[in-house]
Amino acid sequence: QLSSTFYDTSCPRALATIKSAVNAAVAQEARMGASLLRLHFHDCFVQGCDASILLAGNEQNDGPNLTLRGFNVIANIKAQVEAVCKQTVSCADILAVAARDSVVALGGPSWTVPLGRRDSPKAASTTMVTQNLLPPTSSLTALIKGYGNLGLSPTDMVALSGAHTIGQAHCPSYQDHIYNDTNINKAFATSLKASCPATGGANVMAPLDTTTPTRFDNAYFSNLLSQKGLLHSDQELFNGGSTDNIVRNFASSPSAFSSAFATAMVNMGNISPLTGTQGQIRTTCSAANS
Ligand code: HEM
Ligand SMILES: [Ca+2]
Ligand SMILES: [Ca+2]
Repeated sequence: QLSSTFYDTSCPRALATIKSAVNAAVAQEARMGASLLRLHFHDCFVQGCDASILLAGNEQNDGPNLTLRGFNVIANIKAQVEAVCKQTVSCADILAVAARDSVVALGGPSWTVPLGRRDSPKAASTTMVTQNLLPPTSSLTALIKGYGNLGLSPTDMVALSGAHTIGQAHCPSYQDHIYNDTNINKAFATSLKASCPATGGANVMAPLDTTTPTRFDNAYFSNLLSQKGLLHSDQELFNGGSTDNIVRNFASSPSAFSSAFATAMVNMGNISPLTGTQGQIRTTCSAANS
């Protein structure tokens, strides 16, 4: 019911405006591409792709969302889009397009983004956030179930996890994995322990993809084959379970990963959108219209 031509007559400059702003932000800081991609994920998994994550306070203060960044970039894009078409393009659609443009800017695949999502006037509860955004300590079973609850297949789950080919994680997110798990490359664990202590380390960061942290490629999957996943939940995808063969396939075939990732991003972007007369088109992404 979403349509890739949704703004073709109502705001023909929308997509080009978003793309140039994303390109500028990523040129200034490559990691911003990762941060924008993660924003769309954290939006869609909680109450659907409705820009609920952008409402100031609310979901932003819940545990899994505390390290989100890029809100200022989205606000800037929205201001530019409002300047060309007043109250026409939703914040939820801006997130979906900015995620795609970020992946492309870092060398990843492109895809056509279905559009026409509208913005929620309300954020989700803390309970909803913690139920839908699983922690990095999650097991493969929990990951498959969590994605399945949102209509995403195990293949979608593994492909989407490939987003961890870019960006950074804080030490508390991978501490347990490097100190307590045994399914980790020993030299890799040792080198991470040099900066991430066994407790604390709140300000320490490491790249999710130790090989090419600012390149959207399939190196994440090759890393898993050599037990160099940074998060426990990453290494769960290749740990003798049902998704091992999907990881092997994505590690050996960049094109298999690219097409599965594009498909999975469209599937994720289709989670419970508001359409038609539901919701609203916010004028400012951080606040519901009064
Ligand atoms: C349920 C599976 C997932 C778990 C458990 C998970 C967990 C995490 C954690 C713990 C971090 C680091 C947070 C921090 O320490 O600051 C992170 C970062 C990131 N995640 Fe995920 N994630 C998952 C799925 C996804 C998906 C589906 C995407 C996108 C499609 C994604 C994209 C990212 C990106 C790009 C970053 C880096 C952000 C930055 O550098 O600003 N993740 N994830
Ligand atoms: Ca949402
Ligand atoms: Ca990479």
